[in-house]
Amino acid sequence: MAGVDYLADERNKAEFDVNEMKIVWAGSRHAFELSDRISRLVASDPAFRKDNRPMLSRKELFKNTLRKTAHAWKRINELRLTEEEANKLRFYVDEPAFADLHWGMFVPAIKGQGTDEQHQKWLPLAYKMQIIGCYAQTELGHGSNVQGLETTATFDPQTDEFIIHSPTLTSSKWWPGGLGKVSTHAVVYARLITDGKDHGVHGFIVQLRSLDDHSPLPGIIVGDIGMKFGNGAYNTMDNGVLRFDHVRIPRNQMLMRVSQVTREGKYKQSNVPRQLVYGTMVYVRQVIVSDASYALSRAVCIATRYSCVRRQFGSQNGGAETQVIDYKTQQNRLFPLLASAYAFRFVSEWLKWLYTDVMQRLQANDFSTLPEAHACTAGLKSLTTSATADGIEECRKLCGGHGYLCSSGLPELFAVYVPACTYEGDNTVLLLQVARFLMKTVSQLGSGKKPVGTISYMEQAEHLMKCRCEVQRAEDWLKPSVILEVFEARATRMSVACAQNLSKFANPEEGFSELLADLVEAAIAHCQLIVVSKFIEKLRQDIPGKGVKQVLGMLCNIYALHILHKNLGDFVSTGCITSKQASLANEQLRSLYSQVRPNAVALVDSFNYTDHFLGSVLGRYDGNVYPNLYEEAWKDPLNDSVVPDGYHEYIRPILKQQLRTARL
Ligand SMILES: CCCCCCCCCCCCCCCCCC(=O)SCCNC(=O)CCNC(=O)[C@H](O)C(C)(C)COP(=O)(O)OP(=O)(O)OC[C@H]1O[C@@H](n2cnc3c(N)ncnc32)[C@H](O)[C@@H]1OP(=O)(O)O
Ligand SMILES: Cc1cc2nc3c(=O)[nH]c(=O)nc-3n(C[C@H](O)[C@H](O)[C@H](O)COP(=O)(O)OP(=O)(O)OC[C@H]3O[C@@H](n4cnc5c(N)ncnc54)[C@H](O)[C@@H]3O)c2cc1C
Repeated sequence: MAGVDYLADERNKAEFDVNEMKIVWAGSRHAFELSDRISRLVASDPAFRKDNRPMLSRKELFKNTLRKTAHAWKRINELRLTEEEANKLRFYVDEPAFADLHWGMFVPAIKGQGTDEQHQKWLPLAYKMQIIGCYAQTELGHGSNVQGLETTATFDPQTDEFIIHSPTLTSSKWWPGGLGKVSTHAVVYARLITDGKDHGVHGFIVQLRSLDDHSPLPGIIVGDIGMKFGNGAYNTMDNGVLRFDHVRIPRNQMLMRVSQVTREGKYKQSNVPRQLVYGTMVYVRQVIVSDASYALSRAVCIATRYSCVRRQFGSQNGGAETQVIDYKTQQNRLFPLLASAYAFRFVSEWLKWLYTDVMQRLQANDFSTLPEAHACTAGLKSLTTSATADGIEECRKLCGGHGYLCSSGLPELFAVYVPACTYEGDNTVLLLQVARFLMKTVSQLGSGKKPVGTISYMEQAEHLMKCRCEVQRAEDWLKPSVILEVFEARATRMSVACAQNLSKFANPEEGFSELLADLVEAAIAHCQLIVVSKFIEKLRQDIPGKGVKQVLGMLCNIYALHILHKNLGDFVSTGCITSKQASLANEQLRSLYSQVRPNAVALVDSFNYTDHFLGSVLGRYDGNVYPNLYEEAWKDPLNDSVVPDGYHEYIRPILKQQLRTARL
């Protein structure tokens, strides 16, 4: 029945002001209003329809993406959208496309690594999309090891040009999004060679295709790398392969903010750290943390609403069966994910602030916070994307069999999302960067160099190494100071234990290699502490709205206690808590699940997602799942005819043969 809200009872149970929570989730009233307006604009435009994606062939899918991206660009210009609005529009169109890399990596790479003159030349062209760019770093042979890239950029002083060349098969650029079929330009990372000397990897702006007919320029071989995981899904993106055969570019197309090559071929370094060449990755990792909270919240929204609609067992005297959300097992799987979505949202807001702060400092030649920014973006990218990828899959299972249908929206969300664990830095490789940062910090303890920012807890290392958790009753676990101290103690003890074990090796690099698995665990402990502490910090702020702060407090405790429960080995073996305190934490967790239960649907409504964006029959706002699931099935092209294509060739002969056999 149209217009009936099957989840109305659930919504009536809410103990907090949903409209105020929507503002907290969005980040501000302005962000909420903007997001609300743009999401409705996208949802109401038939050109942005996306429910047919799984049915399309790769070619149709890709062309469809080109059409949508062109339409989005047209609307952005017609409506004169601001950069913030345009980003939101692309976000709600919800289809990975070359434009993500153009705006998300090509433009930031030029901004971050280019000089003022380079900005003046290239940015206006890129802003108007008169050129379309991608970020060509990864090669067939090397992705994680950026210093191992093989493409060369050799300076020719005769002509004042660089010669870009792919010397081996493994030096072929491989993976860059938008490269395969669309980009006219790329920021290419290559080894800079002047006068026979290799100066390591630098960025260069290289034109790939003609601006007249889109054909590759001489010396360039370029194409798509082929079909990826899942139908539809990330196959809207033209991840590409690229080879150079002595392609010449003018000297001023090397991005020269960090280092320069003079007309005479002299290599000079600016007064800025070499790591700024990696700056675009720091930027995108920060964006990816924010994206994790959105992807996880989508899956959680679908699973929560559907868990309220779905009933199994427990009917008494012919009454309704139990809503599956009322099973403690369902809550134990779902509510920590709901809490994680909020936790990641808040930590991503903080990370955005950190990134902005670092950028402002860089402008003033203050590079002191760069290592911490790198460790935080790398670590949180790793932690949140791994948890989100696992969380989406868990949400699929929480929806039982129907979760496996494409119309649930979950298979496609999973397929689009999982590469986030790999792109922009493999998650294990990134955790090892955090571990290096931690080991450096521990080694400097007592040297007079104060640990600052997210690592400042290590200043209390002496106390944290020996403190005992004071929890005696389950309610004691609700104290933020108790949770913080336990997480700080665990992170410190794990890092210090690694450092002590490392010191047993004569060769530190050999020790590091041997202890990789422990180092990753220590890095995870540190990153989980950051997420918990930023949630607690958020709750210290003034949060208006009836019941909003209280329910967020429940989610914060669920996030922390669930992490504690899942990592009991760490907490108990490092002596941070006793097994008795562990079981009290579990008791508290169960009680928190009961408290969150009536608020569950309102908490996912607070994400303010349109049905278009969710793209899920199971997650529909009105909860009217069954008739729509039924209707959706009939839309499948297989149901276009009652007797399937192929019946006469393949089914009938078998049936006839069986008939003959039966007669014998
Ligand atoms: C896109 C947004 C669009 C918005 C719209 C939609 C939203 C959706 C979300 C986005 C979707 C994105 C689509 C997909 C994009 C994928 C793009 C890619 O994968 S692109 C390809 C991505 N590829 C990868 O991610 C490759 C991963 N690999 C790497 O990043 C590096 O090779 C490495 C870090 C692992 C090693 O580095 P290496 O130099 O060999 O060796 P060392 O370890 O010895 O480090 C030396 C020193 O440097 C320091 N430092 C290091 N990094 C940084 C940094 N970033 N900064 C500062 N510092 C840094 C380090 O701490 C150390 O310091 P110290 O101790 O000496 O003081
Ligand atoms: C969908 C998608 C989009 C992408 N888009 C782009 C793009 O636009 N531009 C671009 O340049 N690149 C892009 N990439 C490439 C991406 O950045 C790399 O794939 C990523 O950095 C991982 O590198 P790799 O493939 O070399 O993995 P590998 O390093 O080969 O990883 C293989 C395994 O080895 C392990 N490993 C590697 N090194 C270590 C180590 N030191 N210690 C312990 N374990 C290690 C890893 O944990 C992993 O398990 C994209 C990739 C994907 C999947």
